[in-house]
Amino acid sequence: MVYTAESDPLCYPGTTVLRNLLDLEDQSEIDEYEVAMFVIRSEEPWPEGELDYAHYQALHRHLFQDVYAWAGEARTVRIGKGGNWFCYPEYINQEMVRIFAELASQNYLSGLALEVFSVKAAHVLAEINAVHPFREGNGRTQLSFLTILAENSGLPFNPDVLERNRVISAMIDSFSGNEAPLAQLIFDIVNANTS
Ligand SMILES: Nc1ncnc2c1ncn2[C@@H]1O[C@H](COP(=O)(O)OP(=O)(O)OP(=O)(O)O)[C@@H](O)[C@H]1O
Repeated sequence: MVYTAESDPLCYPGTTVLRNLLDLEDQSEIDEYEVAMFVIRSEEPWPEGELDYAHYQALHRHLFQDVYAWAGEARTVRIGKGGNWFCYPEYINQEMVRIFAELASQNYLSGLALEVFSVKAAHVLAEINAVHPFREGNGRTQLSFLTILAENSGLPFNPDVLERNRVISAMIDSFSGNEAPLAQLIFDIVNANTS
């Protein structure tokens, strides 16, 4: 997605195209390559981890290792989307450590009723989205991590529910403090009866 970034050293000069390992300077070419590699890496086994920030970074690194030299590393520039500005880079590490400590203190949301899991997982995703630790690839890492959380809790994951506009709209609502649509979305994903 195109970001409203202030002068960004990660882009080719005079463009909003992120520097990439193939040196593709055409946005549509890099988009195509990024999607293709994401699909391939998604289908491979993912890095093992402790469901902590290091694990989350390893997941991003795995998914985007072919595209960006900084895959898995937190961004150093301020970014936003649609007028919503995400966490200042200097606070990313402490915020992510805090979010994952909270997750650990809740036993990674395992053993909960579906409704409760959905509400709590929505809060985790909303917080991670508000931090937006990476320069690109946050949405896909969030949803990948949600599959890990669901699997860890022994819940099914129905990807057919992931309709793009619904996901974005729920994330935007969550940014403004309304996490109910995101909780409903997650409930529909993990509820095996949802077709
Ligand atoms: N205006 C907004 N305010 C808050 N969050 C937003 C806004 N617009 C989009 N988002 C969320 O930002 C995330 C996308 O971030 P990013 O572009 O870094 O990830 P991506 O994986 O490259 O893209 P995408 O998820 O769009 O495929 C998604 O979770 C999306 O719902």
